[in-house]
Amino acid sequence: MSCGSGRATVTSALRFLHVVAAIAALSWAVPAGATTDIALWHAMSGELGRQLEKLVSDFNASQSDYRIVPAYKGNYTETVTGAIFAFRSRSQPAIVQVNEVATATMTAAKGAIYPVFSLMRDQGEPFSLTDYLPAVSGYYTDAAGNLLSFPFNSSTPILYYNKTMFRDAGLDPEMPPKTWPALGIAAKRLRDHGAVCGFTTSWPSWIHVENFSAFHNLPVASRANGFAGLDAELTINNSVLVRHVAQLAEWQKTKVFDYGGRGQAAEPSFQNGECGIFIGSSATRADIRANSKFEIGYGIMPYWPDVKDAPQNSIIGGATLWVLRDRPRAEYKGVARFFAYLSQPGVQAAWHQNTGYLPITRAAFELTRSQGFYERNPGSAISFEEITLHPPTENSKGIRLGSFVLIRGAIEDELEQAFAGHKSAQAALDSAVERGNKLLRQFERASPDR
Ligand SMILES: O=P(O)(O)OC[C@H](O)CO
Repeated sequence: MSCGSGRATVTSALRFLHVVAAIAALSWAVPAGATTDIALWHAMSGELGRQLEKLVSDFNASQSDYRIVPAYKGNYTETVTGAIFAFRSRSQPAIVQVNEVATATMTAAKGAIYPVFSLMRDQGEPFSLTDYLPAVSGYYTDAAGNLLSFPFNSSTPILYYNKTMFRDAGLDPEMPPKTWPALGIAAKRLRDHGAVCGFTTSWPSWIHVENFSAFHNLPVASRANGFAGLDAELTINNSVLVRHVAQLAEWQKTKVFDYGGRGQAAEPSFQNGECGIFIGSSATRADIRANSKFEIGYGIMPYWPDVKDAPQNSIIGGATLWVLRDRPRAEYKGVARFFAYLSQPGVQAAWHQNTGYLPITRAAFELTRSQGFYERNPGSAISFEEITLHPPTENSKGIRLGSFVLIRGAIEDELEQAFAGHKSAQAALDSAVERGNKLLRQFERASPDR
């Protein structure tokens, strides 16, 4: 699945939020004893979609006042774009799942969003931000430390490998490559033994630029990756990243690395045994386990060992649940109840275990450990270990850049130019910086808070 389509519409569509949200909220009357339906628009397909349906149906069965009605609306970009345009016809859902990359843009749409900290307070539902892992909650709080969206599904990239292909190529199936040089050697060996490709990855910018930078303690942008101000500028044309992209482009020539497209498009080539190594979201675990017919190995994201501070810590991805305004008042109580339900350690732990998304509360991690899940499922704690590897620095806390959906698109355009051999890595990243900075300045000029 590619997140390319609809990207260009996100920013213009968000302008409608400011306008439409100014219209006063309606408060439809709900007959006593009736069940209130609450729409949840999401982007979870495949095994993740099935797990989400189960979670929702468990909540619906746990009480009779509210019924969450999930609807799959396409990939992340299509889902948020659809919700924004639904404002035009006043048919927006109460809850929409938005991936991490659109956080700054959603945050800027102030009148259209109902911040989670206000919702939980207004509705009198229990909620404690300190229960959540700082690496998760820190990504979604405002400058005052208030939580804006509910951190439903947080992931981080990990390495997967095909133990059967490793054995066949004479590689140790219990030794995942830990560094980029080691991964290059293993992937070449796989190719020499007949693999269609050595390794591939999903989410090109998230993995090779955003997480790569955090893991090497390098900034993606000035101003603390954008957290400290809207005047941030991209810094991704540094020598470490240029060398990395140049190496990927070199490996691409012999399919030691094989570029597999944007979003999750590359996943099938690992699941069907074409590529022996895959770097992708920890939440790909559910689909890989469901669809692969080989023994799966897991490892941490590779790093360049000559870079000081590497490995630092990875950053989260995935998505959060945003609450949209102008729905009937009765729905918001149900949304708050649903979020309180999702925060329960048992519910959190089951979601983490069934999907590969991170245990977003300390209690869910401890419960999962005490249940022996990590011992029974080797590799399942890697995502947690990566994001907590070291205390986050300014470079590894996360990214808060306006129009980042579009910026990520520009970065991926340029990576594709480099992988196709049309541009040098330096020229591609210089161009990504130039294009990204233009988008940042446009966002800064359009922001009411600047
Ligand atoms: O596939 P997910 O849900 O882990 O998301 C990965 C990226 O963070 C999306 O921006």
